[in-house]
Amino acid sequence: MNNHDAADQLIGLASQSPRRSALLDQIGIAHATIPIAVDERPLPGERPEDYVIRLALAKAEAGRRVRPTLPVLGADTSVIIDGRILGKPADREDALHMLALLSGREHAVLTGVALAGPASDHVLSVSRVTMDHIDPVRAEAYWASGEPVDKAGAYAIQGLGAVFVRHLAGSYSGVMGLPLAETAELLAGYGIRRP
Ligand SMILES: Cc1cn([C@H]2C[C@H](O)[C@@H](COP(=O)(O)OP(=O)(O)OP(=O)(O)O)O2)c(=O)[nH]c1=O
Repeated sequence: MNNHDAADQLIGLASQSPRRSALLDQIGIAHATIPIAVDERPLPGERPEDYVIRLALAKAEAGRRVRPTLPVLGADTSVIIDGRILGKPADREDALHMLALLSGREHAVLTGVALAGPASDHVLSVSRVTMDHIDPVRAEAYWASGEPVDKAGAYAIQGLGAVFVRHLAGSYSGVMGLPLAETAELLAGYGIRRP
């Protein structure tokens, strides 16, 4: 496969998440965002690592159908605790319940990343985050900030939610939605290198 300078090879990013686009910008990958929507319900008994990869592939392939000439990236981030998959909260109640579950404990954040092109490939990033105790009054105030609404597990490590994070082992960018070392590796496999 030829090597391309990332600056002159455009890729598609099948995502509505402004964070994923900003993270790709951070490593100098020129991209066109492709808004797609996929069914994010887990299959019965589906393992979390299979779930995030399946969704990442579904997003990348949906994007590739819209822009068939571009290699297209898709990703999915989920918070895992007690074997349960926490996606974005459905409402306030759900968010408060998620924050109570995460309070004072360690959880995993899984991000699957997929690249759909003439051939498809994928990677998995696994991080461990330990949260401080989050009392219900703080959780309520955090919900009122508006930040939890579109974040897996109802918090954002890159935002106000950082005050709850005592320890991270893994990929900060992965917790934010796009693990950059793994994504760069995936793109390099496709001949797209930067820097
Ligand atoms: C845990 C955590 C998640 N998140 C975000 C990353 C993802 O955008 C979101 C999880 O939802 P996803 O379904 O992975 O992504 P999305 O719906 O935002 O975007 P799209 O499917 O269109 O690509 O949670 C943070 O921004 N910070 C965090 O600390």
